[in-house]
Amino acid sequence: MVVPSPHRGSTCENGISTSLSTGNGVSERRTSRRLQKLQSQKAVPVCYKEDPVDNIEERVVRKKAKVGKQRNQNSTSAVAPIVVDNKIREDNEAVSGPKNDGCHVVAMSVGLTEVAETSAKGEKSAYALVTDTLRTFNKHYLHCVQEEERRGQQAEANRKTTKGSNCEKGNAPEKNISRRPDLKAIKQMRETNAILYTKKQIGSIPGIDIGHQFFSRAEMVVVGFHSHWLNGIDYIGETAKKDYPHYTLPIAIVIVISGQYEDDLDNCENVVYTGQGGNDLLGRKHQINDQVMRGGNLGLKNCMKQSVPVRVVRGHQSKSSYVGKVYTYDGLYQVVDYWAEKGISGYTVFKFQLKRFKGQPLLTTSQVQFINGRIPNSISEIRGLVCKDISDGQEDIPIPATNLVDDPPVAPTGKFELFPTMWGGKSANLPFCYKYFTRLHLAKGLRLPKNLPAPGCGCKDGCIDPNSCACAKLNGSDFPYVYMKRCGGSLSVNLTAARRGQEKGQDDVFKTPHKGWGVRSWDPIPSGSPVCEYIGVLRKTDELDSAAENYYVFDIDCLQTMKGLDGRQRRLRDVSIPAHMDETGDDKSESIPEFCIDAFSSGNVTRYINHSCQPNLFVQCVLSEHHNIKLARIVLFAADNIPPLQELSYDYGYGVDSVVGPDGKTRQIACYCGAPDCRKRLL
Ligand SMILES: C[S@@+](CC[C@H](N)C(=O)[O-])C[C@H]1O[C@@H](n2cnc3c(N)ncnc32)[C@H](O)[C@@H]1O
Repeated sequence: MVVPSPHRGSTCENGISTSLSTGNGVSERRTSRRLQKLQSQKAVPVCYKEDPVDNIEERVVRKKAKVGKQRNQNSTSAVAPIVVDNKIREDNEAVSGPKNDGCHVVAMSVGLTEVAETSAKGEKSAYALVTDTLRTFNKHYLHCVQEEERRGQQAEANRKTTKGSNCEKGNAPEKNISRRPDLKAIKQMRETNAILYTKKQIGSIPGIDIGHQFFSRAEMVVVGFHSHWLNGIDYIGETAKKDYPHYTLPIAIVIVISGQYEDDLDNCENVVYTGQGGNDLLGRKHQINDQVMRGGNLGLKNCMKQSVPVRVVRGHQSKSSYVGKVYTYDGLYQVVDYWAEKGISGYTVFKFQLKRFKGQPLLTTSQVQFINGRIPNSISEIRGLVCKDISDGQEDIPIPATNLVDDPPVAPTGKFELFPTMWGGKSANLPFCYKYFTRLHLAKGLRLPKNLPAPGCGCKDGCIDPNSCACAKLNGSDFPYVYMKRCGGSLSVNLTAARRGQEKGQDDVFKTPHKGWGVRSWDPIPSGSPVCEYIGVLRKTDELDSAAENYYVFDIDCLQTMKGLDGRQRRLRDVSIPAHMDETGDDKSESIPEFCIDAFSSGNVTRYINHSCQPNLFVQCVLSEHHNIKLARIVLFAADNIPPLQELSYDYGYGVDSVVGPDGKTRQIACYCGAPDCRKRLL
């Protein structure tokens, strides 16, 4: 079983080891610890024997461009409790199914770090604040879920021991196990003053656009969008008169339409909403009492009288039962009428007719209609299909490619189609052979250091207790992202299983207007799920092709990312990196990534994932079977609950003007991520 878990770490500056101050208060992003080191060591004879450039500084600069990094520095590079089958293949070796040597996970400490999406002025946008809040909530939620799991196990153990014996008073098995970790998490958010908007707001809420999807009622509560986890109507009560002197209170501010009332009628733009109260609340949707004109009902009536807009949220069952109900904000409505009538069950109910205000973005709620388009039922139904499966049968679930941008539409070739200039204008003539790999391959001739085997954990019946699980202990006695039935098995298998649960998962690669190809999922992805591993050819970073500009290289740089996070630094004081994880004995703060994963000419779907300044994925290094952090694997995890068809993205973490091409010129690429806090430049 896998539990959706919180985003721990942050994106952006948080994950970069250091932010260089530009002197104007704006922190500058780094390209890489390694490059920084190279720059600061101009006198050091870095060995580029085959490089005709004499000047070491120029070499360094050129090298920067050669290694167009997709740094993992801005990510939460925790080593998550996931098992890696690390049988890395020789380049071109036939790809075979995953192997499991039965080794276990090594998890390494990470801290809990909040998100830090900052605008150029250093202020967080409302969107980033919402994201922060939801990630913090999910962090609490995960811990509460884990606590419940443990309590459940304990209760089960108690039940077994007391079975058959006289159940004396005081020895009775634990009853009333709470199944509401969400409510516990809300409580913790309240106790830590982490609720975003504590004052109830009339009308729209900053950072929540129409179409925003909440993945639970609790998420709405912690943002301050709807302050009650159960009631349909949230209203400002009479006690708040001081804060709302111009209104007759109560006034309703938001309603949730979730099909809980048998009398509701929902025609999307026009809604007949049944007032609150008198419902049996047991999910049978029956009225068992008369409703009374007070509280939320009176609030809606007062909205009508005072023309106060009401936010409307619709709850609908997600296509994925793994995610459950999803709540979509559908915009502002006005209450245009109300009346009392005898409902279907014979009790008095109040009816409120609401009409959607004109001029708002189109409604997005429907069982199959989502923000960015319609989810197809099958591959053959996809609009703009240009390739049925870019993996050519290698992935269990085909990955189609769609192109609604080009005319005529073309399929992805794997060739870098976006920037012919980087090939001196010769991109069209380049012979290109892109191979889809599902597993890491070794570059030809690459000698790997001898890896020490990882003992793994000895948990039986699942890794439940982070205080006893050896993997969790290495992670600061915490399961950072997902709970696995057991920290064993193959990484690739587990990633798929973890993400997709019982569901059939589906991704596609799609052509974007300005970023080349991108990736999205047709299924909702719960926060904290592993999404995909960065696959390509494992190389030595200093053996990358110096003539090519390669934007598909990922440095394996666990330490850098770990060091860069506040929370992680905090945590590292408690849980230092075990000495056996790095047999080099290097000073870790100064160590530079020795290996990288190059997905330029071969890789999996992850190579198509674009950058965003406000991403929904983050990067973690994962260790398994061995404890050598230089050879950790790179896995992208969901930072948020990701709705279907939302483009997947992570923060590449390039510093502006940090990449120089082989021609010595600074590379500039505008960022088209579209995030409210976009930094405008990818490079
Ligand atoms: C690893 S590739 C990502 C896949 C790429 N879109 C493709 O079609 O192969 C990285 C390159 O994609 C483009 N890209 C990624 N994110 C972008 C963004 N937010 N804005 C503009 N270009 C982006 C840049 O050219 C970048 O160098």
